[in-house]
Amino acid sequence: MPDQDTLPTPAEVTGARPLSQAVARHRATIDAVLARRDPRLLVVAGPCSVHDPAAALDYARLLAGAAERFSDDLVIVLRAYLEKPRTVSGWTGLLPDPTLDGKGDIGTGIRLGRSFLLDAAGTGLPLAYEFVDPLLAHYVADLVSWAAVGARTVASQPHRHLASWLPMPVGMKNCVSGRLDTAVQAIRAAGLPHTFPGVAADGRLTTLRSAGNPAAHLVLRGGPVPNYDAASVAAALSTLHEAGLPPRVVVDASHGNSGKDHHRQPAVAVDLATQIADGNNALAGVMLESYLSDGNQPATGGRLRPDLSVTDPCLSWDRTLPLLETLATAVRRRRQGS
Ligand SMILES: O=C[C@H](O)[C@H](O)COP(=O)(O)O
Ligand SMILES: C=C(OP(=O)(O)O)C(=O)O
Repeated sequence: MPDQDTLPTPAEVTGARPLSQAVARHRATIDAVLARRDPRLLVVAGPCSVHDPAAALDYARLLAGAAERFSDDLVIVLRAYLEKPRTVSGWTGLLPDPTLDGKGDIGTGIRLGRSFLLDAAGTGLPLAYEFVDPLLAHYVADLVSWAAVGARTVASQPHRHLASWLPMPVGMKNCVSGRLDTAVQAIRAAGLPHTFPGVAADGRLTTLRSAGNPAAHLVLRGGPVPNYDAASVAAALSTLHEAGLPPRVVVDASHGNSGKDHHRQPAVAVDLATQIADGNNALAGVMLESYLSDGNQPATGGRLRPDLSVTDPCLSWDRTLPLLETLATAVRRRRQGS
């Protein structure tokens, strides 16, 4: 095998960027929710990773139906994650490894992944994406309405620079240890202008100059101990206040907040709904790892089920829908109480 393959340029894959107006509208809506100008709740829901685009599209259609149904109270965004950060090793996602066997046909991954994103955006849903490799961002960022910098990369200067340049709200996750300070520093760093290397539309390495991202915000994802409860949310808000940052948080019901046990996500979401119904207006968003079927399967070895996560375990669609209803009811109560 040759030790390098030439990739297409971003311009060759992104073309005329057909969805730019719809994406701009989604970004503005999400920004308004995070800034609490819009009283609804942001809900980022979807699989831990997309490994089977056709099945993930089936999920997206279900979620789009729910987004329509709950649109008075929730702004629902699809987790369309095509890259996975790994603690040590494992499948790194559809973009870098579309054949799920470590061959790393990134060129095919870019085309397949982008085609999935276009189809998923065609359901009308805004898309969420974790930018793991800053180089790959240039192939997909135009379709993304909410971005995450993950717990494993939130300390990284290239990711903070990228976030300062991305034209959508970026959630900075607390790091794996559970500490908030790195994410708070990342929010401050992303808010500033930076000059850094990136990839131009024609594929050349280029100098990018960012204006700073005013919509970077904190995502509480727990650590060895959870941080979704009312006391942890209050502590996070006071940390943001001390740092001179706006009082708003998104809380991830999965990952460290559920000990990666999907059975615990409903209890976390119900606790968050109670905080919302009790009037916590700074609780601006909730993340759920949810897919067609409950649980997960190993990414390697044998035939993979299309409907089951190959990374973290997810809540089934049947168990997700009632949670969306619960969150929507909580938002109505918050509104009535305000
Ligand atoms: O969200 C997915 C995983 O939590 C993340 O990619 C890390 O997974 P790992 O600890 O299994 O490598
Ligand atoms: C990897 C993820 O989360 P975290 O960075 O919080 O572990 C994720 O949301 O897929």
